[in-house]
Amino acid sequence: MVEAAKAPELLAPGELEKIAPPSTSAYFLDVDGTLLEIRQRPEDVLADAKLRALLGDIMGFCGGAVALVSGRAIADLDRIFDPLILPAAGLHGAEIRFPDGARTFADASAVDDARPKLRAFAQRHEGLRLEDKGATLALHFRQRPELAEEALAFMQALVDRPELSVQPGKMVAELKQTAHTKATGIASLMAGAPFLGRTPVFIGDDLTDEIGFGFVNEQGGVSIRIAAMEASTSAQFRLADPAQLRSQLTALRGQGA
Ligand SMILES: O=P(O)(O)OC[C@H]1O[C@H](O[C@H]2O[C@H](CO)[C@@H](O)[C@H](O)[C@H]2O)[C@H](O)[C@@H](O)[C@@H]1O
Repeated sequence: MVEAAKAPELLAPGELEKIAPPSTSAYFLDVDGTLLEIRQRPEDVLADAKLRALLGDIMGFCGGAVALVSGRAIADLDRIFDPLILPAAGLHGAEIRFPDGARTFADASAVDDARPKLRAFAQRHEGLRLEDKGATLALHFRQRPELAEEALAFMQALVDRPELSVQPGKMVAELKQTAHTKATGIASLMAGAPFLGRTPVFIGDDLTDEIGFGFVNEQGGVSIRIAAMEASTSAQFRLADPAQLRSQLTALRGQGA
């Protein structure tokens, strides 16, 4: 087991290609706050053509071993990266799209009881927003940060069995099935080609990514947290923001070209 350093080491420019070369790595990439900057509303997020081209290029010279690992639904990832279609673990690992297009889908009924209660709570508080993703429910409080504590407590009270849990994130709390995580999502993809046999590299920015960092650390992989300042994390390395990540990914092109 690879122990993560207590304070993640800030990657030097171009260091990603040294610690995670495309010839041997499988890249698992979180989306919001990692590949793309955080925006006011989820629907404001869109990948630009340069990023899409960059990811397509990296796919090309690492044998296709690139996947998105996100709290978003895979359908939403496809909207963001259109027309690029990537292997993906969506909804915090609850749904998977494998490289051959095969899919696993989440059981949406797990949050059915909570849905109307959460919807009513959001309606009672102007500025709160419920993002209904089917198998997970995200309550956004970016417009009303002062309601964070109340929103989290309300969500926690909806957890009436161990199979459900609340995943806190950036100005959001999500009700999800406990069994699905970013670690299970990465593990499912790593079990088959072209990921199998490569070294997993997971890059994320949020609390939901920590379990993924732990998993790749155990696998002898590379974990990188996007954080402007030193954060408490299991990740071995750090980059300040999505722009720094983009520079590192761009440098990978040199290796593959
Ligand atoms: O796992 P990720 O790819 O990082 O997705 C996590 C959540 O991202 C989205 O919400 C976050 O980003 C929004 C747009 O930048 C922002 O407005 C919001 O405050 C953030 O929490 C998305 O809406 C969620 O469904 C994802 O789970």
